[in-house]
Amino acid sequence: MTTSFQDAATTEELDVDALRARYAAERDRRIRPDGATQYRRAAGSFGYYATDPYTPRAERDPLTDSVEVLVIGGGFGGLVTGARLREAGVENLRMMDEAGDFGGTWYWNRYPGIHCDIQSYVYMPLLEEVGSVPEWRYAPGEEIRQHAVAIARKFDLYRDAVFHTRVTTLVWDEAAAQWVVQTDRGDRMRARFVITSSGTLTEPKLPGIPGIETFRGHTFHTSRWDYGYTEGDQFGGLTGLADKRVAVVGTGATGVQVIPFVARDAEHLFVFQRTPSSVDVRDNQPTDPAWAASLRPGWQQERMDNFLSVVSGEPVEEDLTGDGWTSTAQLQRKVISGAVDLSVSDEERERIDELVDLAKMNEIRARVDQVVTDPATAELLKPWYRYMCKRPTFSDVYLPTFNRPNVTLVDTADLGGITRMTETSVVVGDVEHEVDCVIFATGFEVGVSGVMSGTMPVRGRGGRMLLDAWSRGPRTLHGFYSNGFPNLFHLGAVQNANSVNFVHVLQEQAEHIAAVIAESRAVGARYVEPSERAESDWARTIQDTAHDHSTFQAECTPGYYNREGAGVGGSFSYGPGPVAFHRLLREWRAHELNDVLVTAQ
Ligand SMILES: NC(=O)C1=CN([C@@H]2O[C@H](COP(=O)(O)OP(=O)(O)OC[C@H]3O[C@@H](n4cnc5c(N)ncnc54)[C@H](OP(=O)(O)O)[C@@H]3O)[C@@H](O)[C@H]2O)C=CC1
Repeated sequence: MTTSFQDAATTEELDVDALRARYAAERDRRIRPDGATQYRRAAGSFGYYATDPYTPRAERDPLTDSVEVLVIGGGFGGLVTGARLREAGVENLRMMDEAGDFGGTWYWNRYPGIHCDIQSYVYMPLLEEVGSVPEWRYAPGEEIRQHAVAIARKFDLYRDAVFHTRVTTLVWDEAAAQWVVQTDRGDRMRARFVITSSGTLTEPKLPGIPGIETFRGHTFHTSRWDYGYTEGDQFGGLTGLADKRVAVVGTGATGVQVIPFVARDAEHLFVFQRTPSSVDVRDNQPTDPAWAASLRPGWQQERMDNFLSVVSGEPVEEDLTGDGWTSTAQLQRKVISGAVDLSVSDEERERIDELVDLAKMNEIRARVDQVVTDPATAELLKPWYRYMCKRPTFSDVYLPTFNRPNVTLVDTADLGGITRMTETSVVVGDVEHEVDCVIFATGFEVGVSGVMSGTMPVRGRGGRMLLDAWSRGPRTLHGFYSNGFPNLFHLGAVQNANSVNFVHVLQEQAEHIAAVIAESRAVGARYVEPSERAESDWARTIQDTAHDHSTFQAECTPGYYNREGAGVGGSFSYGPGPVAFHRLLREWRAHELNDVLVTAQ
């Protein structure tokens, strides 16, 4: 059987049936009857896991003023929106976030080893505007967080910003044509335009392990790293762990980054794994100063567009990124346009995709054997599912960590995870592992902004609740705004087109929203609001074009991508993909923008 990625898609040597059977068996043994309800929120008596360890909460008086624009969310989506609004001349602008500063996910996630997994030249937005080139091909988290701060400074977004503040309700005041905004700090302020960019993976999630509350050692979640306990920083030096037996629970994209750093400094590390990640080559490199000096204006947009095109399967002359993300996508495209006629049926295309996928995963599994010396441990570290069932990971230090004498891999797959916790230990089956510290790398509550989850109730025209209006699914134009909810804009992944480089998608959304608001101000419109007809037409477009991923997802091992094995409902994405979606938005701005501007009552 071949393990070569390059020739696998045209070979007959892959044992497809055996691999399919193995994937199904690995999925089945991980399905839990309690599905997504197996987790518990970091709230109530577990609220400690969500507390901000980085910035003290400053007291302030409640706000009762009015602003022209309120941006909820200080991550990259909110920051780029703020930047573009400033460029459009908006002065009376307030940024608001639950965190203690700008940065969004990069504010919260500061664990040792944190890096972006998309090349920083295409991931970090507004590099040319801020005048910087990242120091590394895959930037460390602190550099990215500092870049967020630099964007805020450059565009004067700290002016009037409020942090550690969560919006509790948004109510439309028709007479004043304003939103009344209430928060958990007692604010009752007003805003003409409200833009929500509050993220989809922010609230830490804990496994509902029996006895978790009885553990008396130290414990925290990776997104609230306790450097007071571990010492050191994102680059290591965790001297506080030198005499500690540490448990890390979870081996997803976070676990893969953090585990090598804990292993380096802990007396002993137990890694509790339920499903292994796919771990491909990282090959991180410092940025070549000669290359950086050679960059010409427009270089970042060109690279971002190129990356997005490659990973979306659009034709390009050259792959400017050339990493794990683009090579996989490139191979699929090359195979389709080279070995097989472009007009292949969907069925044939799926067959080719599967062969490429099986070969890629063979390569990933072969890498485990090449690196990990103990054969039993290597076997446990091999992922048996299709490449995009879980977020692919990239690391050159993760797999060698399991060759260290102070690291023990504890497999929990057949037991559905950790069995229980006691005052002093983590128990798997009958085996008790005594530990001083448990670090949860167990991810986040998924996929919902406060608007969608109802934690930020929105009451529009006539007192109508947004979630009532959306009771049979979201109703928007292009994912941004809804009839009956004037001057309210959403950034995110609903009814538009997504990509692995989500920040690029957010940037396009931010630019679109800023352009619409700028035009609304220019013509003196009273509202921005799509018609019901426009909403229905867009819903139909989504329905007609969306790809159905439900079979693919149903065959995946459980995880948050497939709601822990329950599969996914209908896709909410624009089928032709992000490149086509962004083109559509540009054309709409050129010809139809006026349709959402309401000038008279
Ligand atoms: N840009 C970047 O570089 C990074 C991006 N991210 C983003 O954040 C997302 C979330 O990643 P991450 O924080 O790793 O969270 P995930 O949800 O991907 O992973 C959670 C981990 O915890 C494990 N787990 C959950 N419950 C138990 C239990 N009871 N016993 C044992 N193990 C358990 C899961 O196992 P199982 O798989 O079996 O459920 C999984 O390995 C990623 O998908 C990615 O989008 C994260 C890190 C870096």
